[in-house]
Amino acid sequence: MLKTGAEHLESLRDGRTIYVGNERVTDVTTHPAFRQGAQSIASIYDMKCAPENRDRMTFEEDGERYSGYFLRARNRADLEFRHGVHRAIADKTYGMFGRSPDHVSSFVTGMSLNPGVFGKYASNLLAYYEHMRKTDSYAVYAVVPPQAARNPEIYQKLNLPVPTLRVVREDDDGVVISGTKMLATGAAYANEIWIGNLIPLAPDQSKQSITCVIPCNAPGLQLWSRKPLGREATSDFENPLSYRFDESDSMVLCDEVKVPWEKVFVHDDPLLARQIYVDTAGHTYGNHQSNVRFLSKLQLIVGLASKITKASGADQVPAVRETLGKLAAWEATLSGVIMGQIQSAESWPTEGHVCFNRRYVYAALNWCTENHSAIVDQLRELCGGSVFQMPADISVMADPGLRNSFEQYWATPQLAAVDRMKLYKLAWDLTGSEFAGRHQQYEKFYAGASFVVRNYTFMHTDWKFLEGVADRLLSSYGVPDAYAETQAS
Ligand SMILES: Cc1cc2nc3c(=O)[nH]c(=O)nc-3n(C[C@H](O)[C@H](O)[C@H](O)COP(=O)(O)OP(=O)(O)OC[C@H]3O[C@@H](n4cnc5c(N)ncnc54)[C@H](O)[C@@H]3O)c2cc1C
Repeated sequence: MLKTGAEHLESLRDGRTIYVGNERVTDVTTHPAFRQGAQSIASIYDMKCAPENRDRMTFEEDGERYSGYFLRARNRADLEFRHGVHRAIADKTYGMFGRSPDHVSSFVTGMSLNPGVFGKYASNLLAYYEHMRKTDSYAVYAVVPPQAARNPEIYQKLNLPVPTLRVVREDDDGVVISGTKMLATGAAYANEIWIGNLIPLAPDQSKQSITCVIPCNAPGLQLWSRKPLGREATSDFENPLSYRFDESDSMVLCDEVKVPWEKVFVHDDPLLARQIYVDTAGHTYGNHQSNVRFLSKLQLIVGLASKITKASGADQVPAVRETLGKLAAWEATLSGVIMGQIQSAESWPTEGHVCFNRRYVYAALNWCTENHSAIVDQLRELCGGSVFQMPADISVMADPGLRNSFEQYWATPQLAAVDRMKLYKLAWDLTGSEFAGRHQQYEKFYAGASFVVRNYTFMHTDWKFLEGVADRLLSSYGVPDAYAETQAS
C-alpha cells in the first residue's frame, strides 16, 4: 500500500500523548510546534504516490505496490533503485530529516534478509516487515538508554528506581515495559517506535534487552518533546529551515506499556539485542540512507556558499575560490564514497541478496560525523558579518520610507536588498540559529558518539589484508647480516 500525505496526517490524529513542557499537544498536524514539520513529512508521502514517481520510488511485488525503501535488494540495480529513493526524499527535504520514513524502514528491511538471527522471534520480525510495507508505516526508533542510567548498579546501591526502559512483567499475551529511552527523533510524525539497544548491554541487563515495536498512541506511552523550533519560526522567509524542517526529538517514557508477543523481537538476551544490528543488513541499509541524506545537506551548503560569495563579489578573490574548491572537493569525496557503496556491493547477508559495501558505509558515516562542524564553519566564515547587517525582519518592506532606504543602501551591484536578506536568512538558519545548533548536535551524535562510529569501521576492516601489505614490504628486506648474526649468537 502507498499512503497519501493526507492519509498519513490522518494517521497522526490518534490520541498520542506528546508534551511540550506542561502542555499536552492534542493534534500534531495543527499545533504550531509541529504542523509545518508534519506537512513536510506528508509531502514525502505525496511525492511517492505521484504517478510520475511511480517507477523511481515504488515497486510491485505479488501484485501489490510498496514504498521503494522496502525493496530487498537482489542485485546492484536494486541497490541503485534504493539509493534513488533515498536521494529523492533527502533532496526534497534538503537532508534536514535524519529519521525520514525511509530510515528505520530500511533497518527492518535489511533485517528481514536474514531473520534467522532473531531465533524464535524470526517470524515476528518478518511479520513486522510485512505489516510495515503493507500499511506504509512510518517508524522511528529509540535505541539508547538515557544518559547516566547505563550502569544500573549506581541506582541500585542508592536504592533509587532505575530509569532505563526494561521489561517489568510478562504473561501469556506479551510483556509490559516501563522506563525511558532516548531520543526518538521524528516520533511526533511517526506511527510506531522501535525500541531497542544499539549499544552493547552487560550480561546481567537481560530485562533491558527488550527489542520491540510500539504504536505512538500506545496506552502508557508519553513523548516528551524538546523545545520545538518550528513554534518560534514565523514564516519560511524568516526561518526557511526551522519553519518547515524541525523533525522533532522526544524522550520516550513508558509507564506499563503492554507489548503483545508478536511485536517482540528480542527478549532476555543482552548479546542478541546488539547483534541484530551487526549480523543483519539492517544497520547498513539504514545508514546508507544517512549518508545519502547528509550528501543532500552538503550540496545545499556548498551551493549556498557559492551564492554567498557571489552576492558580495568575493567569488573573484583567489583565496575565496580556494575555500569553495575545498568545499566542492568534500562534496565530491562523499558522493564518490556513496557510489562506491553500490559499486562494491557485498553478496551478504544471505544467498541471493546484496548489501551496500559495509566498510564504505561506515567510512562515510565517520567522515560525516567528523566533518560536519568544519563544513558549516566554512560557510559561516564566508558569510562574515553580513547576516547581522540585515534588518530584524521583512517588515521593513511595509514602511515606504524604510523600504526606500533598505532598497537603496542594502543592495549590492550583484543583488537587490531583499534578495540578499532572503539569502542570509537561509545561511543563518543553516549555520547559526537554534535549528542549526540542533543539527550540529545531531550530526555529531545521531549514529552514536564518535568512538562508537569509529568502532564500526574498526569492526569491518580487513586488518589481515592491511597488515599483509605492511608484511609484504617488511619481508622484502632483512636485518643486515652483521647484526642478524649478532642476534643469533
Ligand atoms: C539531535 C539528536 C537526535 C538523536 N536521535 C536519536 C534517535 O532518533 N534515536 C536514538 O535512539 N537516539 C538518538 N539520539 C541519541 C544518540 O544515539 C546518542 O546521543 C548517542 O548514542 C550518544 O549518547 P549520549 O548522548 O548519551 O552521549 P554519551 O555516550 O554520554 O557521550 C557523551 C560524550 O562523552 C564521550 N564518552 C562517553 N563515554 C565514552 C567512552 N566510553 N569512551 C570515550 N568517550 C566517551 C563521548 O565521546 C561524547 O563526547 C539522538 C541524539 C541527538 C543529539
